[in-house]
Amino acid sequence: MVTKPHDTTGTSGTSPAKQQKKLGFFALTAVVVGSMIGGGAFNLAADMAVGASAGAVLIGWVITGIGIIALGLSFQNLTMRRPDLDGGIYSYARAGFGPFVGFNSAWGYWLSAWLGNVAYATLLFSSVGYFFPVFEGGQNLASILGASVLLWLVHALILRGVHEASLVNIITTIAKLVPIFAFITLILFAFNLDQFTFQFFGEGGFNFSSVKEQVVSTMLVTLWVFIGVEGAVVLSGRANKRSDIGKATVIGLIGTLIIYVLISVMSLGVMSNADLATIDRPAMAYILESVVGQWGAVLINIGLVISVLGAWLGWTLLAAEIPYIAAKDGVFPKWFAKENKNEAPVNALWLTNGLIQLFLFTFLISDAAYTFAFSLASSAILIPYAVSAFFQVKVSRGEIGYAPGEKRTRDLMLGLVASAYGIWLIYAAGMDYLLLTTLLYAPGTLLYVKAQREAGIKGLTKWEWTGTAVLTVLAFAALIAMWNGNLSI
Ligand SMILES: NC(=[NH2+])NCCC[C@H](N)C(=O)O
Repeated sequence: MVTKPHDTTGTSGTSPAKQQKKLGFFALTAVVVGSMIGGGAFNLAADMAVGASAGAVLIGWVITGIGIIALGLSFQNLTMRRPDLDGGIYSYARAGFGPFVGFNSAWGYWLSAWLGNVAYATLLFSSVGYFFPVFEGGQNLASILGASVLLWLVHALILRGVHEASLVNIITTIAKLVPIFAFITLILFAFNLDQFTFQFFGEGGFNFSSVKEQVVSTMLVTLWVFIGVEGAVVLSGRANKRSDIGKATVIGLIGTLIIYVLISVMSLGVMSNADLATIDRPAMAYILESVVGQWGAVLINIGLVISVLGAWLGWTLLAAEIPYIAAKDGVFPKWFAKENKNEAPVNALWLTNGLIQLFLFTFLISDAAYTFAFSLASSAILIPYAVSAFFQVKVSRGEIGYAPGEKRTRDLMLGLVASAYGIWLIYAAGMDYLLLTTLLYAPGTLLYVKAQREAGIKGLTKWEWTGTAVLTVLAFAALIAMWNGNLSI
């Protein structure tokens, strides 16, 4: 995960001294891959096996592959066609669909960023628990304490002005890729085709509705491991040759996809679906341990710890950055734009980390804290992703960014495929997670009203009222469902 240092002028990286080092093709591809792989890869095999057989896992990857590549290329196209919109993902939403959608896009992206760190916390401590058994499982009281200490350490670091993670990024990219490649290579030798094809479409053989359900169950998982794709694309702008930008993005995306497919598919060739679904976390460590012995688990767990620490720092920087930049743009209330003397976005950071702290306590009441937190992070990002895809469609049909007569078919297709993927994901996320996320989206509207007031705009438009009303009703429905025990975490 890599972030660009925030800049107080609101324009991005203008002075040459501030410009980051230009990268060659290989380094660029590594950066693209590295910014998507964080922690999800390490438990991917188990998370997919919980609800899906080998055949469904493969179908899930085909859908995800097509969707994510279309989305990634859409982001890339938008960066190139609309360099004027440099506030990141929410500025697309705002330019395309107005301030309310823009606000919710920023809000959802921010929600996802910090919810993802809640997932990281439990994943991290399940690995630490391999070495120090007090943390075993990663979601007991000791893990909450450990994660809290880490949380506020990172907080202090950022308040003191740490905002560049480039050295950290190089170290963590190596630390995560080495064990992952080792894993893939080593289990290749243990791969058993009969094991893999056994009950390929589940117990009852092929049955459309069961396979569809299985595929649906993998969608929040495969989305989770690809979160970061928007940042990866931005980074490919650091290419020293222009022609490398597109190439590195495509190769980076396909490379990441192949890595993920191999992790999940190969695992199903060394262990039964049922065993994988119930294996301890992080699955990759225990799968490798079953193949090569204890050192396998040691290697993977060390890799995970380094990788997740780096990703945690990167995503904390980003999570605080989003409301900060949005506030500078007048989309969030001004409160979020406050900086301390080290130019750290102090208010945004306190709120973000405060919420993470609060959510760490869900470890105690949820029996699948990791699944819960990453599914919520995936659901929360659906709005910003889907809206960006819609914007790609809009841009490819509009005036700005294209020379007269320039062909747009490719861009339009990308936008349509990415939009279809976005809509499919909203369906696949399922009612439970969508209701839970409205619970988090609804309070945001109060901040929207405040930001509008500060900008001198009183009252909401008809559409804004409708949006607010829908969110509020759904949030209440979620509360009632929780109260009745129909919705649990
Ligand atoms: N803290 C976050 N919001 N992380 C989101 C990124 C998840 C990343 N794709 C991973 O697999 O780990």
